Amino acid sequence: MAQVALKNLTKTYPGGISAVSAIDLDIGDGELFVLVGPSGSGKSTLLRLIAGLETPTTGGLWIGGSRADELAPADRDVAMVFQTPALYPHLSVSENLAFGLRARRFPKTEIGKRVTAVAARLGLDELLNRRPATLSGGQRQRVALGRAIVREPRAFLLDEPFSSLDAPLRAAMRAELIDLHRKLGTTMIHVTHDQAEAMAMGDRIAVMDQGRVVQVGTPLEVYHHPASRFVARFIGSPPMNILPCAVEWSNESARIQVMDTPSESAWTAELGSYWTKSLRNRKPTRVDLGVRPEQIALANGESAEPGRLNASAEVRRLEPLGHETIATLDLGPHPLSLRISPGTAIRVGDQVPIRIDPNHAAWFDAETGLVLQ
Ligand SMILES: Nc1ncnc2c1ncn2[C@@H]1O[C@H](COP(=O)(O)OP(=O)(O)OP(=O)(O)O)[C@@H](O)[C@H]1O
Repeated sequence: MAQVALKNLTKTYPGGISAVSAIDLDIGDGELFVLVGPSGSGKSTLLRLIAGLETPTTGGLWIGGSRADELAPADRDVAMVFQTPALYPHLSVSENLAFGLRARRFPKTEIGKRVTAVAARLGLDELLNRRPATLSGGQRQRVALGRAIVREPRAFLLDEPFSSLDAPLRAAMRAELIDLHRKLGTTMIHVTHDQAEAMAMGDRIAVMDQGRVVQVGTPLEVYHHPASRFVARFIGSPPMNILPCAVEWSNESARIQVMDTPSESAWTAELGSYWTKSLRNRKPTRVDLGVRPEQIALANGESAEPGRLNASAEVRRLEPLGHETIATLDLGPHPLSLRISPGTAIRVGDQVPIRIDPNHAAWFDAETGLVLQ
C-alpha cells in the first residue's frame, strides 16, 4: 500500500501540446481515488506518468514516500489495467495470471497459491484452462484485473477498465471493484470519463479539465459545492441548471432578475441573509445562479413565497424513468431540468409555477465561471 503524491507535475508533448499542467495531488494510503473529466482532459496522461510510461516535463512524483519519477516502470511496484485488456492470446487464463510472477522468478508454489486465490476471488476458477479468445469482454477484463492483483502491488492504476463493457456489466464490475478495494485495502487510482461512475466509486474524486485538476473532494462535496460552472455542469445528471441573472444593488438589499424573463421572475434578497454572503463583497451586476434539478419545486396552487424565486415556466419535455420523471421546462429562453414524482399531473405545453430556494443555490462569476465565495 502506498500514498501517491504529485507535485507541480506537468507533461508537454512535442509540438507544445500541454496534456497536464502543474498538478498537485496527495492520494492517501489505501484510498480509492478517481480521476474524472471529459475526453482529452489529461486523465490517461496523468496515470501513465504515475506508472512511468511517460516522463514528466517538470515536477515530481512520490510513491510510498520515496521519489519515483526516476524509477523504471517495473521498479515502481504499481500495476496498471488498461481499457482494452492486453492478454497473451496463446496463453491460458491461468498462464496469463501467472505471467508477471514467473517473469519475476517467484517460486512455483507461491505462484500457484496466488493464482488460485485470485481466480476464486474473481470467479475465474472455471476458466483457468481457457484461452482469452474464448472469453467474453467482461471475463477478459476480469483476467486483466486478476493479473494485476496477483502481483500484490503497492497501488493499482485503472484506466477506464470497464468502458468497453455494456451498461449492466459495467455496473456489476464497478460494484465488484469497490468490494475488492474494501477487501484488499490497496491504493487505487481509477480513471473514467463517466461522472456517475466517479461518484459511485470514489472515496475522493479529482475533476480534470484541459490538463488541470479543477476540484478535489468527496463525491458529495463536489456535487453540493462545485468550484466552478464547469464542475457544476460536469458532475450530476441532469447537470446543474445555470441561470444568468442581473443584480441591482441598494443599501439594504439586492434585486435579482433572471435575464430575459418577465419581471415576476425577480426577487429581492436582504443583504444580511445567509445566501447573499457570497455576493455582498463584490456587488457584481451579473451573476450565474446554479441550481440542482432536485432543488426546483413545482409550486402548485401555493402562493408565492417571499425570499424565493417564484416564476412561471413552460413544460417542454417529460422523460419518465419509473422512479422519477425528468422534466425540462423553458423559463424564458433558459432550459431548466427538474425531478418530479412520476404521478405529477403536468403535460407538455403546460405553464407551471416553479419555486427556487436561493439558500440551496450556487453563485458563479458570470465571466470566470468560478464560484463566488
Ligand atoms: N503521445 C501523445 N502525443 C501528443 N499528444 C498527446 C499524446 N497523448 C495524449 N496527447 C494529448 O494530450 C491531451 C490529453 O490526453 P489524454 O489521453 O491524457 O486525455 P484523457 O482525459 O485521458 O482523454 P480520453 O478520455 O479521451 O482518453 C490531449 O489533447 C491529447 O491529444
